[in-house]
Amino acid sequence: MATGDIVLGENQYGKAQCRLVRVTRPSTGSGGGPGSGGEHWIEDLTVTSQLRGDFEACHTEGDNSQVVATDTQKNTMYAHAKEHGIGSPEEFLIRLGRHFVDGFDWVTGGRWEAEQHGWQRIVVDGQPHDHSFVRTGQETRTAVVQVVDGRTHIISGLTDCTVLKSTGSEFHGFPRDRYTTLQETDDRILATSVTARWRYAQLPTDFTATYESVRATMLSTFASLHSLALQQTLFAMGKAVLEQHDEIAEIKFSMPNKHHFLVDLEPFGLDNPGEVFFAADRPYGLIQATVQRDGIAPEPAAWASVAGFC
Ligand SMILES: O=c1[nH]c(=O)c2[nH]c(=O)[nH]c2[nH]1
Repeated sequence: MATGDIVLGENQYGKAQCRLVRVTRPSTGSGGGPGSGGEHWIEDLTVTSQLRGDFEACHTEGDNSQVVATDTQKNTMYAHAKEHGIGSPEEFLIRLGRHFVDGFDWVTGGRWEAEQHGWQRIVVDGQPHDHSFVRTGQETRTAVVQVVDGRTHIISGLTDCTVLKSTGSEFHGFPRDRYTTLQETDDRILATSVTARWRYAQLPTDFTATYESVRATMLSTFASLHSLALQQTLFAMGKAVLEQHDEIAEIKFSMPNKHHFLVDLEPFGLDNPGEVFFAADRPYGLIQATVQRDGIAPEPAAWASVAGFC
């Protein structure tokens, strides 16, 4: 039979995987704000904060008098991103650690972790765009070839091509009913992860060159179009592809609207003119559509085994 006291061993606690996006705008800090032009920079982190120290009474008695709430740890990250910027993830985490260890006597240490997500500027007409970016190192090129009843169907595409524009996107004019709470906006972050597949009507001369061209067209359209809805952006991307590629009959898109919510920093006495965002992963809007040449014959056999579109 087991004997002896039962005691608390090692422990740590905090908030995991806080999605934090900071937009730095040239005019922020000088009365500027969302919509201001010029070059924007984005920093995108997933941050976990955990505290170590004397938290025994909470575990054994439910005494929370020393528990710096995980919610407070999360708020601290967002407020620090506003007040001190991010810079390198290491420096950001060092500042966070110092804040907790110096600020609470019983916090003796902790663990802070960040993943930084890389973004590149989208290139439009040979020029890096001011406020439109594509996530690095995630996307996948796809291809499906089917031979059905002696006919060959070729569908090319890409998936997980994540793009973001930090201004140049509005959403308003939608119907309001008793369940509508969404505020109208004339400036928001627009971000999506593009999954697209296009069907060839004729063989292109070079599949890889066509892939690169379609990708570049989609990205530059995303960057250049001042968007009134993700649906409008989707259609414009498809239209531009079809206008430039006679050999493509139709293109299907599935585009999640990756919502970025401005963090309310007012309780901490901080303004937030479009700088610090919570990047939510779910739920997300899901926009799906086919953009096609008028009058094309439908090819259900080509799409029958290609899931994820309408
Ligand atoms: O671009 C958008 N399209 C929508 O249909 C929609 N719905 C919503 O809540 N936000 C947005 N944004």
